[in-house]
Order: sequence, then structure tokens, then C-alpha cells
Amino acid sequence: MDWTAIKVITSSEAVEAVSYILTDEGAQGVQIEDAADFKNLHKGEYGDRGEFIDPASVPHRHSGAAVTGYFPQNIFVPELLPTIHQRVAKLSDYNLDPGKNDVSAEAVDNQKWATVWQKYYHPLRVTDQLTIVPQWEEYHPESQNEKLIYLDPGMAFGTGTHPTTRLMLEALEKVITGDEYVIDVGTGSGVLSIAAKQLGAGKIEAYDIDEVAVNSAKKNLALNPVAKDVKVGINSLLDGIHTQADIIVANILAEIIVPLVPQAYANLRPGGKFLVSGIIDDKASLIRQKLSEQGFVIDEEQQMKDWHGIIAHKPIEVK
Ligand SMILES: C[S@@+](CC[C@H](N)C(=O)[O-])C[C@H]1O[C@@H](n2cnc3c(N)ncnc32)[C@H](O)[C@@H]1O
Repeated sequence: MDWTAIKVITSSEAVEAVSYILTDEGAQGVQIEDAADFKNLHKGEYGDRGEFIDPASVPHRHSGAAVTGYFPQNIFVPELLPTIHQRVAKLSDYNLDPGKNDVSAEAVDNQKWATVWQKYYHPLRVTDQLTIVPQWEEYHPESQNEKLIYLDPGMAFGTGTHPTTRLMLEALEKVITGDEYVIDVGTGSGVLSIAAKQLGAGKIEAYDIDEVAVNSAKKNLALNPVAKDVKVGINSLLDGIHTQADIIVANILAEIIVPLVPQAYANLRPGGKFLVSGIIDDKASLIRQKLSEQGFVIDEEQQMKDWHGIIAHKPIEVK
């Protein structure tokens, strides 16, 4: 099958939202070229996580970002382009800068689609213990404590390389000690659930509002035998869920985290941890405020590029 690539020129801060819009409109995969990610490339051959980067292989951007969605060829481009343009323009209602919002389409053949991923996506050590491995690569751990997450990145957000995902992978590495009951809200590719399992979590439930993401997560979970018992389903946030989890993890836009805060509080046992990212710089204070108002105690906040990740807990003594 051939594909239509729809490219949106936008701002770094809107990358995640634009990826979401493209996926929501039917993109089967999203590729991100973000100037913010390539800022430090000239410093040497290694990225800030020690991974090898060949600058010649990176689509270098000097400012802003390009987000390309790959759509099946039967889409009606003349209708889709203005729809995407309008949805990206509306991001300003959420205080996100849509950037140039230049939307263009190009036909690509199947082979190019495959090579797009394979060119830019290689095994990447994302935290002390976790390495993301594209499904098609053969890879042998370099040390005994290295744990592998196999992914086919063609389907949903969550290749493991985006700062928001990395913040949550690091947070999971810090808080999981073994056998925790984890809920992964907005699972996307399923990357955080697979990581949680690799780190020793017990029962995991993963939810996403988007059917493409749920199917992608199922496929990726199946690539990782350790995660075969993770339950995945379609659900908006924690609507209709009443449980007592040890850890709730969510990498979603700040605007969507706001209604999740009370739901997470209700669904965590006292002492349980709430890990959140997807929070762009100027939304961090809003999320800190919502967490505190709800009764959460903020244990830690990390920043990677323009993104914040927060680890909070529900106090054992509830006032
Ligand atoms: C930024 S991606 C995160 C994917 C993955 N968890 C990661 O960390 O890389 C956000 C995901 O949240 C999902 N999402 C957005 N709104 C949601 C909602 N109201 N309820 C559940 N999932 C939602 C999107 O479909 C998308 O897959």
C-alpha cells in the first residue's frame, strides 16, 4: 500500500498536540523533526543520553518543528488539509503556539515509509536501565541491568525518544520497587507499560482514548513477553474506573491532566504515586497548583528541554 504524508510546520511546544491531531485524523504513524531536539548536535557525536548520533542522518531544523503524519492513500486530501490546518490553529485557544501552521501533502510509497522509520530509529539507551529497541533490530544488552523495550514505532505516539516519554521512563525507574499495581493513562504505543513491567511492576492496566493507540499498544505488548499480561482498553482518562492503584502514570497534555488530577487521587491508595508529564514549560505552575489543591504532595520535578515531569504522592494521612 502507498501512503500520503501530511507535514505540518509548527512550533516545538505544539509538537505533541499536532501529533495527536494527525493521529486523531487517521495517521498511522507520526514522525517528528523538532529543532529543540537537535539543538546540541554540534557538541559532538553523542546525544545528551550518550547515544550515537550521526548529524548527517538527522533532518536538522534550525527553528520550530515539522510533524509528518502518514495516512493510508484513500484519504481525501483536499478535505483533510484544511481540517488539520483549522485544528492546529485552534491550539492557540489552549495557549499553545501553532507556529507557521503550514500544512502540505506528499505521496510516498511503502518502501519510503518503512525507511523513514528505519533511518532515524535505532536502539537507544533512554535511562540507566532501559533501552528502546526497534522491532527490526537485533540488539544485545551491554550490561546485566539493561532492560529492553521492543517497539514498532509506526503506529502511535511513544517511540520512547520524546522528552515527555523519557521523563516518565526515568520516573518509573525511580519509583518501581517491585510488584506495584500500575495504571497507564494515555498509553499510546504502550511504551510506559512495557517499561513498568521490565522494572518489576505487577498488575498493569493501560488505557487510551484512541483505537489506533490501543491496537498499537497491543501489538507492542505482544513483542515484549514480559508485558503479555498487561490489560489494554479504550477509555477516556479514568472515567468509570474505581480502584486503588499504587502508581498512576500519564504523559498527556497539561490541559488533559487537569481533569485527570481528581480521578487519579480517587484511584490511588494512600501513599500511591502519580507520575505526570506532557507538561510544557508555561503550564508547569498550573499543574503544580492543581496537584496541591487536590491534596497531592509533590516529591520531585524534572525538566527535559521544554518539558516537565512531576512525581507526586497521595499522603497516607488524608486531612
Ligand atoms: C503523548 S501520548 C503518550 C504516549 C505514551 N504513554 C508515552 O509516554 O510515550 C498521549 C496519549 O494520550 C492519549 N489520550 C489523549 N487524550 C486522552 C484521554 N482523554 N484519555 C485517554 N487517553 C488520551 C492519546 O491518544 C495518546 O496516545
